[in-house]
Amino acid sequence: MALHPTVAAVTARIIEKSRETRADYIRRMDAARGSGAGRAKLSCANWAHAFAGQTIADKLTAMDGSKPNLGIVTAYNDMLSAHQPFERFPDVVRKAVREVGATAQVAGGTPAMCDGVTQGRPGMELSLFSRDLIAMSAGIALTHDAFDAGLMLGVCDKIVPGLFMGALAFGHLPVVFAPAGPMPSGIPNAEKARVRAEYAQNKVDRQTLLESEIGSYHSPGTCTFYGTANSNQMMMELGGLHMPSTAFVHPDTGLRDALTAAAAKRAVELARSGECRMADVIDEKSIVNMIVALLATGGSTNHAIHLVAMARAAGVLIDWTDMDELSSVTPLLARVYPNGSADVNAFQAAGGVAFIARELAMAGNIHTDVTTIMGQGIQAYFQEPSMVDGELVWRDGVQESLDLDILRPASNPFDKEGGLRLVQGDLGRAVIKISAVKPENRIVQAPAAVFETQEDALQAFRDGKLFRDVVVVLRFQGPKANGMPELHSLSPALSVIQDKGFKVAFVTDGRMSGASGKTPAAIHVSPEALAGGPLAHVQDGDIIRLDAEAGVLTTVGVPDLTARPLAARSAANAEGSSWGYGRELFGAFRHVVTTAEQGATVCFALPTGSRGNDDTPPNPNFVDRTVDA
Ligand SMILES: O=C(O)[C@H](O)[C@@H](O)[C@H](O)[C@H](O)COP(=O)(O)O
Ligand code: SF4
Repeated sequence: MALHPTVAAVTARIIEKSRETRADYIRRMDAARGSGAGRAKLSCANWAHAFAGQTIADKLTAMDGSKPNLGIVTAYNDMLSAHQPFERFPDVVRKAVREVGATAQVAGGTPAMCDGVTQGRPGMELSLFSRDLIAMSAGIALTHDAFDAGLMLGVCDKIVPGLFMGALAFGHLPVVFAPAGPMPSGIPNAEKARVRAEYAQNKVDRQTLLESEIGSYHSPGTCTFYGTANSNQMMMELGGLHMPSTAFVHPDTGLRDALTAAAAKRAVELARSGECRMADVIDEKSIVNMIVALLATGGSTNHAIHLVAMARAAGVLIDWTDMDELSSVTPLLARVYPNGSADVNAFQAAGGVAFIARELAMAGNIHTDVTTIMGQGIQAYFQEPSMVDGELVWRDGVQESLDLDILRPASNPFDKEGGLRLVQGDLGRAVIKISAVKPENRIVQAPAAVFETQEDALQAFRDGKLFRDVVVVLRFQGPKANGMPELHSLSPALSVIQDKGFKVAFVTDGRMSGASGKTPAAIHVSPEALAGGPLAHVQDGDIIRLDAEAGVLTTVGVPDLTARPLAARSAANAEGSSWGYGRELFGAFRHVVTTAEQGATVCFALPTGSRGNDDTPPNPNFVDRTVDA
């Protein structure tokens, strides 16, 4: 099937607007590769330090100088169920590469925040910034420059985007991503959400809620809803950085270990052959394929931010208009919670990644002429792994969905359009995920109830003040204000208001979780309120219209919104967002960070090569006490 003309046109536009930044990136990667293998540049002292901690056998292998050394960057910790399995991955990798005459070292570790642990807590204000810190940490690991390839161990929300960004700074190397896989299914996600909604109305006690939560999140592996973590997996697959269909294989299984070993050996093969670098795998076409994979599966809204920063790391410039136009022609092929009732285990059983890859390729929705770690073309990702007599074997994935309630062919999608939309108007530009919102709930026009904190909004809910048609506006939640936290703790309250039959929508310059769902939410509103964005002019009672079908986010009957004075953030909120829970460590991030639509990043906040004399005047409304302290 020929490539869809809109996919071709959007790709061409991205190539054109990225021409300078992409050429600059490739020039730098060519220079890095041209300067020779990292280890060849190490002095004897550097080299001795690099390998002093290795076994004698590995030291002897490494001394040969021609045998590849694999740098593992790991985001292991015990806080994320999804990352706990990584504790033992380095041993699996070392054993695998020794079998092919190579060596592997843990080049370094990165932070990893579990958004489920910090959801609704002050620590969530460090979550988005942790992505760039992870990128920097991956850079610190790989800058030891003793490696011929990279192997990145990460799964969750900001971690894969950060590892992706950090690895691209070493895009002259081959890089492979290796996931840990989802935990086995627990109680249905819809049951979890039901108990939460009942708890929000004081209908069940805390013990009941706790038992429900533990029934949902119960063992090592990624949470099984289709949130940001599992959206990451889908994108690493169709971005060509995974072994095919490795994303949703459970941890602690023979197949998982075999795939981890295969990923490590593939990285060594690529180091030996010079067949492709990460800079060759990640280009405009693969970024478009990642966007389409996200849209076709109802993936996380967080990637409307992360993908911009991830693409920028490869010199590729994208924005929400590109995503919106791709969404308008991307068929919705999967219904996985919060976009349906199934979880990722059921998704994979119904045909999973290989089915999605094949359907999108055959329908012309993705580029097939791409470079992946498996070679030229996307067809390798139509295959699935299995173990036969203890050996890893590959076979074609299913050609028909095994459950049409979960997975559909492109010829009969759940929706002719993808899950994400751009909405805009006099309130700015924002993103909304409609795949989890019933059509009858996608247009809301109602009076605004304006808040600065989740706590104030939840208190108004508990006081019964929101049981009416209402647009809940939560502002001063943008990246410069407080790090742009996820505000998913409001989801149960919003769903209760909707379930009572009221028209309800949520509008914020903050974020929601990839697991957020059924109430319409226009999020990431740019420019943010603290930067003087329109949300700072909104007053209680203003009529706001959110029309996800028409792509509209606007006030109604407010003659000149910006003529009003800018509402200032309360001193308590400003103070609270600057100190405590480590927030005082991130004042510079809040000061420099770009807008949500620019990827909310500090990594590319200044022009490449600038001398750091950022001449962008600080925001007149922005008073960060940590900077002055
Ligand atoms: O973007 C995401 O996917 C979320 O950040 C997710 O990683 C987070 O942990 C959710 O908050 C978990 O969902 P619950 O909070 O509903 O358990
Ligand atoms: S999916 Fe979210 S809650 Fe689950 S382990 Fe990852 S970050 Fe934590």
